[in-house]
Amino acid sequence: MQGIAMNPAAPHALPPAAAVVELRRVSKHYQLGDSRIDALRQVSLAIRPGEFVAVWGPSGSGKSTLCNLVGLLDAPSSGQVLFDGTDVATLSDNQRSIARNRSIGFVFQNFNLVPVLSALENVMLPLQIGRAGTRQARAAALRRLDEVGLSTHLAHRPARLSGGQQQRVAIARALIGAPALVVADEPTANLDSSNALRVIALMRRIGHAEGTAFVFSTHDERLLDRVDRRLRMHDGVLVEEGAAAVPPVPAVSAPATQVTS
Ligand SMILES: Nc1ncnc2c1ncn2[C@@H]1O[C@H](COP(=O)(O)OP(=O)(O)OP(=O)(O)O)[C@@H](O)[C@H]1O
Repeated sequence: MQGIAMNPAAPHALPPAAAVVELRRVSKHYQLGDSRIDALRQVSLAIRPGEFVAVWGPSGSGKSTLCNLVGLLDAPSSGQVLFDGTDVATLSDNQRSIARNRSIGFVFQNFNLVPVLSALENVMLPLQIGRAGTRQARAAALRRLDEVGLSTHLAHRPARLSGGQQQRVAIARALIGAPALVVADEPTANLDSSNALRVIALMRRIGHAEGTAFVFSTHDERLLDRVDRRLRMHDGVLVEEGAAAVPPVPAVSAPATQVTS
């Protein structure tokens, strides 16, 4: 098995109910000297294609830990994480990296753009690291920057962009490889409320249009009526799972992932 690969040629390969990522009774502990911190306790959930999901709760409740596990950035202390139906624990480090690079995009609180690169170059970067040709990477990046409303800012370096614009570049970058899932840890924490709402609306629109699942963490309860599903965390426990007021828009086409062998 070489890992989990996107399969854009077969957009309907996943049945509608199949989970992109699933956690089964997942716990995560940290040992700090003599004391054990239970960052996540027995969390079970499934994220489906095109779902727009907020993880919320107070500081220290386990939101980032949950995002790291959903994004295959970290491994659980116990329980199972399944990505596209494959138990991630059965993958080698290399296979897990391949799955992550091909199928998951990330958006960060601090945008994490490369300061010396233009907006266009930042968005092209993941494809170029993945050895795509420059022409292909440029065409995909132009399309993504158009999608996030930044076609007029292609040559701008991050320092010449507002926070909201930088986060939209970061969203374009996260989407460049057509991932099945985007994980965003506090994507609006450094934005004012109008930019926060704009970024959330943008992610939701793209996720629903392309069947990309989004999981983002937030402290901001004002964003919670903009999501399909809310996961409320408290002391490492998933205490409430609720549908939001806005009904989910069905995905037009769900990008498929498959395990290649
Ligand atoms: N690498 C680590 N080593 C030790 N403890 C950790 C580590 N990462 C997180 N923790 C602890 O695990 C618990 C959950 O942390 P986590 O960062 O997931 O919470 P959070 O809800 O994202 O918090 P915040 O909103 O402040 O970012 C906290 O008690 C935190 O101190």
